[in-house]
Amino acid sequence: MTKITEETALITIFGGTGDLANRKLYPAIYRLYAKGFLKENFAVIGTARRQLTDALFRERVASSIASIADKSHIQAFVSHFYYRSHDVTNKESYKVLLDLSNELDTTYHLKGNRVFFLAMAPTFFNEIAIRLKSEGLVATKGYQRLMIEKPFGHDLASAQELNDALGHAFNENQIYRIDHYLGKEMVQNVSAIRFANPMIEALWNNRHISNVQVTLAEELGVEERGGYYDNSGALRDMFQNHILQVVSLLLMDFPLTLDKAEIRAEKVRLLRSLDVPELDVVNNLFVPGQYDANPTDPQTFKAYRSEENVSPTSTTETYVAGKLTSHSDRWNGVPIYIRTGKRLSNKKTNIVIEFKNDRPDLFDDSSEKVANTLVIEIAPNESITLKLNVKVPGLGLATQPTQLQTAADAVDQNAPEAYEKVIHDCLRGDATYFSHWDEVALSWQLADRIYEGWKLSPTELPNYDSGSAGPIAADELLARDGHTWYPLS
Ligand SMILES: NC(=O)C1=CN([C@@H]2O[C@H](COP(=O)(O)OP(=O)(O)OC[C@H]3O[C@@H](n4cnc5c(N)ncnc54)[C@H](OP(=O)(O)O)[C@@H]3O)[C@@H](O)[C@H]2O)C=CC1
Ligand SMILES: O=C1O[C@H](COP(=O)(O)O)[C@@H](O)[C@H](O)[C@H]1O
Repeated sequence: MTKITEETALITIFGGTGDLANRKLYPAIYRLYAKGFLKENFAVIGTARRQLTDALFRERVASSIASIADKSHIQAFVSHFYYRSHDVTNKESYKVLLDLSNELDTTYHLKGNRVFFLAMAPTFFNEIAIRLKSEGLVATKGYQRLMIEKPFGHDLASAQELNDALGHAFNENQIYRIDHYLGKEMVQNVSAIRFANPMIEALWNNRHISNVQVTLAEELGVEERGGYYDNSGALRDMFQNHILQVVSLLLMDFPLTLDKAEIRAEKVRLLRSLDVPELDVVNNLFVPGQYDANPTDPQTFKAYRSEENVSPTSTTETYVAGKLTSHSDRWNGVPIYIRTGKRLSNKKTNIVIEFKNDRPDLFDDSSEKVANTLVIEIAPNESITLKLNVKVPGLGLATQPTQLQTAADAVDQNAPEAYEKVIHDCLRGDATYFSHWDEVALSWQLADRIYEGWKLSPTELPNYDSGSAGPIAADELLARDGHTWYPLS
């Protein structure tokens, strides 16, 4: 059980009228309030360009939490919310925010603790950070922390530029780069599965593991985000951040403690150990894909190039599969396969660890055997499965596969739990489950190299049908090593 400690802070949300704020942030703040992590000593300022009074803003917040809130708490909760119309590109309006922040600091006894949440398009991040400093919003006696959404840059150069701009106002310890995968229950469970189970940790190396697979498959297409996605693609949208974060947590060395500095150091060491491929082998190791219309239902499942706000000649990848390798002592020789894509046959987010079998087979010829496999399912269900072989009951010495599985709890895709966790962690100053700059930079270095390699010899797209398991080339990638993907369904 988490000990309930009351947090004291002013939370300023830039983009306070936007989709993220309404769907995720206000419900997450409400849950922290309902659980007692926020009580009297907190206030929230929402800010965006449109004109709203405090009263109207409070009504919007109340409606965003209506389905989860205890009705008798709503008015008391929303009374902590304030709104100021503010164009982030206008220097003058930061003065209005400064005055209100100082006033609320006194009214609610906030000790000068400030969290700034940038829930806006990334093009504004640099300017906001610079103005927060120049207009005095970060000059308080308490703590000042910045929560920032993805994408963190478009490539290494733009990420570096953004990081430098943020550095004008915040040091690395004050920047909380959100990767919502790190807030997922089963991703956080990876550390417990490994480090609380010596039996598993003893096998966690190239002597015993044959291959590792990380799958972030989506059934959905780009929905109404075609404009953003067509400038991004699967490598930037999912690989550079979520996949590499999961891989680094999964394969890092045993940390001295679970302290954020130790975990970060081990994650960075793991990312550094990943081989950055030579340009001429990128295409052998990383497969781009783009979905085409589903041949049996092309109206419902149209081609990516026919999606709204997507160029009809787009070469943006909606899928990527790849083989990562590490030159660390622990992982040298173990292929780490990753894949992510949109419009695949079904939603499946999992980690699969297949163990080696180099022992002679002592059992009857009629035996059926399965490779010992550990499957950590993150979505659509949360579960852990271990595949084993056991004796067929009765006479003879034949084996058959079986599995040990924890209860498979369905994940509520709309639950704001991940944001509740990340906001709570930020309020208590725990940056363990956020991305550190060194991790971001190393991840971009790898992603940039893959793009460069793809550009040199482009793959013909589209190359998989909407609703399928992805491009054939992704299956061939594993077949060359004598492996197969763990089934998506
Ligand atoms: N929505 C989601 O589920 C997720 C979003 N994200 C990220 O979160 C961020 C926000 O996304 P989302 O909420 O969907 O975006 P929206 O477009 O819904 O919201 C953008 C917000 O920014 C405000 N805004 C725009 N221009 C200005 C300006 N010049 N000055 C002040 N305010 C401005 C808008 O209000 P107004 O028009 O009134 O100014 C609005 O409140 C993005 O970085 C996105 O990538 C990440 C993961 C999930
Ligand atoms: O960050 C993103 O993640 C979602 C998938 O997240 P999940 O929690 O539903 O697995 C993806 O759809 C989106 O394109 C990407 O920006």
